[in-house]
Amino acid sequence: MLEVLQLGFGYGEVELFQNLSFTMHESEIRVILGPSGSGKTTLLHLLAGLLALQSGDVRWQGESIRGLSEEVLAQRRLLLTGLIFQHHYLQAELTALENILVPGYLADKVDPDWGLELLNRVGLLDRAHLLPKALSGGERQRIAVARALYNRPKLLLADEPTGSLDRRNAEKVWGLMLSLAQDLGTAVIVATHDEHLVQGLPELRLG
Ligand SMILES: Nc1ncnc2c1ncn2[C@@H]1O[C@H](COP(=O)(O)OP(=O)(O)OP(=O)(O)O)[C@@H](O)[C@H]1O
Repeated sequence: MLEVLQLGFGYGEVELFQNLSFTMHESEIRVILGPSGSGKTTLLHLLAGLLALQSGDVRWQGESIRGLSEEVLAQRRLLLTGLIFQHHYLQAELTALENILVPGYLADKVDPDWGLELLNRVGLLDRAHLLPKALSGGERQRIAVARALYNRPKLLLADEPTGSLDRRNAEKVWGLMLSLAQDLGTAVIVATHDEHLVQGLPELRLG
Protein backbone atom coordinates (compact mmCIF):
# COMPACT_ATOMS: atom_id res chain seq x y z
CA MET A 1 0.00 0.00 0.00
CA LEU A 2 3.05 2.23 0.35
CA GLU A 3 5.87 2.70 -2.12
CA VAL A 4 8.88 4.83 -1.32
CA LEU A 5 10.96 5.58 -4.38
CA GLN A 6 14.45 7.08 -4.23
CA LEU A 7 13.40 9.43 -1.47
CA GLY A 8 15.87 12.13 -0.50
CA PHE A 9 15.59 15.04 1.92
CA GLY A 10 17.69 17.74 3.53
CA TYR A 11 17.31 20.99 5.41
CA GLY A 12 19.31 23.63 3.54
CA GLU A 13 22.84 22.34 3.05
CA VAL A 14 22.33 19.44 5.44
CA GLU A 15 21.37 16.24 3.65
CA LEU A 16 19.59 13.76 5.91
CA PHE A 17 19.12 10.83 3.53
CA GLN A 18 18.99 10.06 -0.15
CA ASN A 19 17.81 7.26 -2.44
CA LEU A 20 15.65 5.53 0.15
CA SER A 21 13.45 2.95 -1.53
CA PHE A 22 11.17 0.37 0.03
CA THR A 23 7.65 -0.97 -0.22
CA MET A 24 5.13 -1.82 2.49
CA HIS A 25 2.38 -4.40 2.11
CA GLU A 26 -0.59 -5.30 4.28
CA SER A 27 0.38 -6.26 7.86
CA GLU A 28 4.09 -5.63 7.26
CA ILE A 29 6.17 -4.07 10.04
CA ARG A 30 9.30 -1.98 9.60
CA VAL A 31 11.32 -0.28 12.29
CA ILE A 32 13.25 2.93 11.61
CA LEU A 33 16.39 3.10 13.70
CA GLY A 34 19.08 5.74 13.83
CA PRO A 35 20.80 8.17 16.15
CA SER A 36 19.16 11.37 17.29
CA GLY A 37 19.03 13.84 14.39
CA SER A 38 19.38 11.19 11.68
CA GLY A 39 15.97 12.07 10.22
CA LYS A 40 13.53 9.48 11.61
CA THR A 41 10.79 12.03 12.36
CA THR A 42 11.45 13.78 9.06
CA LEU A 43 11.03 10.50 7.18
CA LEU A 44 7.72 9.72 8.94
CA HIS A 45 6.45 13.21 8.13
CA LEU A 46 7.33 12.74 4.47
CA LEU A 47 5.53 9.37 4.41
CA ALA A 48 2.48 10.96 6.04
CA GLY A 49 2.42 13.80 3.52
CA LEU A 50 3.02 16.32 6.31
CA LEU A 51 6.21 17.64 4.71
CA ALA A 52 6.66 18.53 1.03
CA LEU A 53 8.73 16.01 -0.92
CA GLN A 54 12.08 17.08 -2.34
CA SER A 55 13.58 14.24 -4.40
CA GLY A 56 11.96 10.89 -5.08
CA ASP A 57 8.38 9.91 -4.55
CA VAL A 58 5.90 8.46 -2.05
CA ARG A 59 2.90 6.51 -3.34
CA TRP A 60 -0.16 5.60 -1.32
CA GLN A 61 -2.07 2.72 -2.90
CA GLY A 62 -0.32 3.34 -6.19
CA GLU A 63 -0.98 7.09 -6.23
CA SER A 64 1.83 9.61 -5.94
CA ILE A 65 1.23 12.13 -3.16
CA ARG A 66 3.39 14.63 -5.01
CA GLY A 67 1.22 17.45 -6.22
CA LEU A 68 -1.92 16.53 -4.27
CA SER A 69 -3.61 19.56 -2.70
CA GLU A 70 -3.50 19.95 1.10
CA GLU A 71 -7.20 19.21 1.22
CA VAL A 72 -6.96 15.96 -0.75
CA LEU A 73 -3.88 14.91 1.21
CA ALA A 74 -5.66 15.52 4.52
CA GLN A 75 -8.67 13.47 3.40
CA ARG A 76 -6.49 10.59 2.15
CA ARG A 77 -4.37 10.73 5.32
CA LEU A 78 -7.45 10.52 7.52
CA LEU A 79 -8.71 7.36 5.82
CA LEU A 80 -5.44 5.64 4.94
CA THR A 81 -3.07 6.37 7.78
CA GLY A 82 -2.97 6.40 11.55
CA LEU A 83 -0.43 8.49 13.43
CA ILE A 84 1.06 8.00 16.89
CA PHE A 85 3.60 10.32 18.48
CA GLN A 86 5.77 10.21 21.57
CA HIS A 87 3.30 12.55 23.25
CA HIS A 88 -0.28 11.22 23.18
CA TYR A 89 -1.96 14.49 22.03
CA LEU A 90 -5.30 13.42 23.48
CA GLN A 91 -7.97 16.11 23.78
CA ALA A 92 -8.03 17.07 27.45
CA GLU A 93 -11.75 17.85 27.52
CA LEU A 94 -12.84 14.55 25.92
CA THR A 95 -13.19 11.19 27.65
CA ALA A 96 -11.10 8.17 26.66
CA LEU A 97 -13.92 6.84 24.46
CA GLU A 98 -14.60 10.23 22.88
CA ASN A 99 -10.91 10.60 22.05
CA ILE A 100 -10.94 7.24 20.27
CA LEU A 101 -13.99 8.33 18.26
CA VAL A 102 -12.39 11.59 17.02
CA PRO A 103 -11.13 10.11 13.70
CA GLY A 104 -14.64 8.70 13.22
CA TYR A 105 -16.19 12.15 13.60
CA LEU A 106 -13.71 13.57 11.10
CA ALA A 107 -14.38 10.78 8.59
CA ASP A 108 -18.13 10.69 9.25
CA LYS A 109 -17.85 7.10 10.51
CA VAL A 110 -18.90 7.28 14.16
CA ASP A 111 -19.42 3.85 15.69
CA PRO A 112 -19.34 3.82 19.51
CA ASP A 113 -19.44 0.01 19.57
CA TRP A 114 -16.21 -0.12 17.56
CA GLY A 115 -14.74 2.48 19.91
CA LEU A 116 -15.66 0.31 22.89
CA GLU A 117 -14.23 -2.76 21.20
CA LEU A 118 -10.95 -0.93 20.67
CA LEU A 119 -10.99 0.21 24.30
CA ASN A 120 -11.47 -3.40 25.29
CA ARG A 121 -8.59 -4.49 23.05
CA VAL A 122 -6.23 -2.06 24.77
CA GLY A 123 -7.51 -3.23 28.18
CA LEU A 124 -9.21 0.02 29.16
CA LEU A 125 -12.93 -0.67 28.90
CA ASP A 126 -13.40 0.36 32.52
CA ARG A 127 -11.74 3.73 31.78
CA ALA A 128 -14.12 4.68 28.92
CA HIS A 129 -15.57 7.73 30.64
CA LEU A 130 -12.45 9.11 32.25
CA LEU A 131 -10.68 12.23 31.04
CA PRO A 132 -7.00 11.91 30.02
CA LYS A 133 -5.86 13.64 33.22
CA ALA A 134 -7.28 10.70 35.19
CA LEU A 135 -5.25 8.17 33.17
CA SER A 136 -1.64 7.06 33.61
CA GLY A 137 0.97 7.76 30.91
CA GLY A 138 0.82 4.19 29.63
CA GLU A 139 -3.00 4.26 29.57
CA ARG A 140 -3.02 7.53 27.61
CA GLN A 141 -0.68 6.05 25.05
CA ARG A 142 -2.89 2.96 24.75
CA ILE A 143 -5.80 5.31 24.00
CA ALA A 144 -3.64 7.01 21.37
CA VAL A 145 -2.99 3.59 19.78
CA ALA A 146 -6.73 2.80 19.70
CA ARG A 147 -7.50 6.24 18.24
CA ALA A 148 -4.86 5.85 15.51
CA LEU A 149 -6.41 2.54 14.45
CA TYR A 150 -10.07 3.62 14.66
CA ASN A 151 -10.48 4.15 10.90
CA ARG A 152 -8.79 0.80 10.18
CA PRO A 153 -5.94 2.55 8.35
CA LYS A 154 -3.80 0.75 5.80
CA LEU A 155 -0.68 2.24 7.32
CA LEU A 156 0.23 3.15 10.90
CA LEU A 157 3.08 5.62 11.36
CA ALA A 158 4.42 5.76 14.90
CA ASP A 159 7.16 8.12 16.09
CA GLU A 160 8.78 6.97 19.34
CA PRO A 161 5.42 5.71 20.62
CA THR A 162 6.99 4.31 23.78
CA GLY A 163 9.59 7.05 24.24
CA SER A 164 8.01 8.54 27.34
CA LEU A 165 7.14 5.26 29.08
CA ASP A 166 8.94 3.02 31.54
CA ARG A 167 10.02 -0.44 30.43
CA ARG A 168 6.88 -2.27 31.58
CA ASN A 169 4.50 0.19 29.94
CA ALA A 170 6.67 0.47 26.84
CA GLU A 171 6.47 -3.29 26.32
CA LYS A 172 2.73 -3.29 26.88
CA VAL A 173 2.00 -0.43 24.47
CA TRP A 174 4.39 -1.89 21.89
CA GLY A 175 2.77 -5.33 22.05
CA LEU A 176 -0.78 -3.96 21.86
CA MET A 177 0.07 -1.66 18.97
CA LEU A 178 1.59 -4.45 16.88
CA SER A 179 -1.05 -7.09 17.63
CA LEU A 180 -3.97 -4.74 17.01
CA ALA A 181 -2.41 -3.53 13.75
CA GLN A 182 -1.77 -7.14 12.73
CA ASP A 183 -5.42 -8.07 13.33
CA LEU A 184 -6.59 -5.15 11.17
CA GLY A 185 -4.11 -5.92 8.37
CA THR A 186 -2.48 -2.53 8.98
CA ALA A 187 1.15 -2.07 7.94
CA VAL A 188 3.29 -0.39 10.62
CA ILE A 189 6.33 1.86 10.34
CA VAL A 190 7.70 2.78 13.71
CA ALA A 191 10.66 4.97 14.63
CA THR A 192 12.30 4.17 17.93
CA HIS A 193 15.50 4.38 19.93
CA ASP A 194 14.59 1.28 21.87
CA GLU A 195 16.62 -1.53 20.32
CA HIS A 196 15.33 -3.87 23.02
CA LEU A 197 11.76 -3.74 21.63
CA VAL A 198 12.60 -4.26 17.98
CA GLN A 199 14.51 -7.52 18.10
CA GLY A 200 13.84 -9.64 15.04
CA LEU A 201 11.76 -7.03 13.20
CA PRO A 202 12.76 -5.77 9.74
CA GLU A 203 14.60 -2.50 10.10
CA LEU A 204 15.69 0.54 8.17
CA ARG A 205 18.71 2.36 9.56
CA LEU A 206 19.33 6.06 9.05
CA GLY A 207 22.46 8.03 9.83
N1 LIG B 1 12.31 22.52 10.22
C1 LIG B 1 13.62 22.24 10.30
N2 LIG B 1 14.53 23.10 9.83
C2 LIG B 1 15.85 22.84 9.88
N3 LIG B 1 16.37 21.70 10.41
C3 LIG B 1 15.50 20.81 10.89
C4 LIG B 1 14.08 21.03 10.87
N4 LIG B 1 13.48 19.94 11.42
C5 LIG B 1 14.47 19.10 11.78
N5 LIG B 1 15.67 19.61 11.47
C6 LIG B 1 16.96 18.97 11.70
O1 LIG B 1 17.02 17.78 10.91
C7 LIG B 1 17.67 16.74 11.62
C8 LIG B 1 16.76 15.52 11.68
O2 LIG B 1 15.66 15.78 12.54
P1 LIG B 1 14.62 14.63 12.92
O3 LIG B 1 13.73 15.20 13.96
O4 LIG B 1 14.02 14.11 11.67
O5 LIG B 1 15.60 13.53 13.53
P2 LIG B 1 15.29 12.25 14.42
O6 LIG B 1 16.14 11.14 13.90
O7 LIG B 1 13.82 12.02 14.48
O8 LIG B 1 15.81 12.72 15.85
P3 LIG B 1 15.37 12.27 17.33
O9 LIG B 1 15.72 10.82 17.43
O10 LIG B 1 16.21 13.13 18.22
O11 LIG B 1 13.90 12.54 17.45
C9 LIG B 1 18.05 17.31 12.99
O12 LIG B 1 19.39 17.70 12.95
C10 LIG B 1 17.13 18.51 13.13
O13 LIG B 1 17.72 19.51 13.91
